[in-house]
Amino acid sequence: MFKDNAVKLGICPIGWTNDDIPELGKENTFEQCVSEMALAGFQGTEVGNKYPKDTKDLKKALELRQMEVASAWFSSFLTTRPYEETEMAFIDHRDFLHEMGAKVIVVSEQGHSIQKEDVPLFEDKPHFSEQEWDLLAKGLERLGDRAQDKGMEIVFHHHMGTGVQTKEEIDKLMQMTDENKVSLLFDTGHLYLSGEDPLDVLKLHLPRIKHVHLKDVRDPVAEQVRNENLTFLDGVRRGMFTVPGNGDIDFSSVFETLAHLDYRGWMLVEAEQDPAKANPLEYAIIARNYIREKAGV
Ligand SMILES: O=C1C[C@@H](O)[C@H](O)[C@@H](O)C1=O
Ligand SMILES: [Co+2]
Repeated sequence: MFKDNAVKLGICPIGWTNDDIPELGKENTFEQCVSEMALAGFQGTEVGNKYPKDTKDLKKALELRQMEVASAWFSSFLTTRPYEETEMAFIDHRDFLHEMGAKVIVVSEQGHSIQKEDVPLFEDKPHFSEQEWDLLAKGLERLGDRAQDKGMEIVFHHHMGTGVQTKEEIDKLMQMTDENKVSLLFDTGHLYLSGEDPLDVLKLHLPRIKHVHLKDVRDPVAEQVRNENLTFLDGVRRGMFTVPGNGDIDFSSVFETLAHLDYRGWMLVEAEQDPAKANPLEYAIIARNYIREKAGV
């Protein structure tokens, strides 16, 4: 399986408090969230809206729990807004993550995204024009340069309901961008939900994969979302996603392939669901035990 110290394990705050749907987990505090992450046996986290904005406060809270920041999400609008607007926001985000000791920056293109829109997820995903593909690829390379100014890298997050969702779209983006400037985030849940075999993406792009989100999918809920023309956020509320080992993805082959291809970096459990229905500590422990059993870490 994985070589010693090849991977670090983390968990994202989205199972405690959901930044896309703030009413999910509004009762859960930052301190509860990070304490339970540490208690369940995770050493890292991404950054949620309830986390302290001041890096000193955040460092102290995490150091007390022997945890660190792996990365944090950044929304780019390279296909719909002037590049400079995205870069300005990106620099602040990069500097915050750099100060926190993170090495990679998660970037998702939100131009034309329907991720938070009231439209059917499986019907209305956006498709970029050739001009938009060009804006995206060139803009990402420039953001990659800005990340490298601080010794960091960008990892692009393919995502349901965006212009980079399918394997074909990921392949195109990887072909259009310089491998030294734009790396890839591998999110099992988004690929599976889109109808892809996550292993196909893994095998083709592993050298560029520098960050991993472990998200499982409940097939029966995904079917409802498809058949009833529900939105992405409706799906989340109904429990479309869950922690690894609790849904329908075969993670054994994902872990085997990652280990076989010598993946190095973070693997973060990321399972947005209603914390009132899925107790976040309980599900964090389910995920931690499952990963220990299947991945040996
Ligand atoms: O990485 C992610 C961050 C969330 O905000 C997003 O909606 C989720 O699905 C995801 O994969
Ligand atoms: Co993700």
